[in-house]
Amino acid sequence: MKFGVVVFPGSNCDRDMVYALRDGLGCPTRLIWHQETTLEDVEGVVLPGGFSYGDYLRCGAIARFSPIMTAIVEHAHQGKPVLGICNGFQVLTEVGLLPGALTRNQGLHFVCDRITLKVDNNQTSFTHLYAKDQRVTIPIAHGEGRYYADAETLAQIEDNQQVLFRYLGENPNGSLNDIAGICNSKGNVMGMMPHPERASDPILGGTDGLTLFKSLLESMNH
Ligand SMILES: NC(=O)CC[C@H](N)C(=O)O
Repeated sequence: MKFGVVVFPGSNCDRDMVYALRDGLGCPTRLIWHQETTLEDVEGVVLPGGFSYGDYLRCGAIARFSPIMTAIVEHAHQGKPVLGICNGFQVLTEVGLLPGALTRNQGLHFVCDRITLKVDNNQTSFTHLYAKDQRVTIPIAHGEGRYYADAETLAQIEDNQQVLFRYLGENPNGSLNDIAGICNSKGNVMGMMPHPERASDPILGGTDGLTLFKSLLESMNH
């Protein structure tokens, strides 16, 4: 089982992600430069957080045209796991692998905090090691994290149990339905604004995020 972490120009959470997967999880992990075109040697793909292409136009709007994205779309269509964190989530919505969009935070400020989430659906490969409705503490750091989808799409993802995490307490960005993380209808592509890799080692103040990676690894090994 090997992970690949994609590096776009401006990614800044790629090495933290490698640390979480390689040191926290014990999985072989390599960085994938965005100009690469194949994913042959990796089974799990992670798009990390950061400021790809300086967030020009919209966060993720340029990165989604990077050469590696064709292989990632193919990987996802084959039912293999793709995880996007923060900027990675934004890229996945821009490329159409996840529904909806991440728009400018309601307060128009970049928010950087440690917040509480609720695990809404623990029946997915990304969340099965959490308890249903478990409260988890995970850091956030974003300027465009306000989840938006049209009414029909929103109803569809709610009916389909595609909302995996919701903000508990104060909604930090104005996301519809307090949505912090979702998956696609097949359940193999997931994106979330909070940063589980920043909650993957006790030295960082918590390990609630590591459970997500453990869930994924366990489901991939079965
Ligand atoms: N930490 C991140 O990935 C930030 C994502 C993006 N640059 C934003 O500000 O919304």
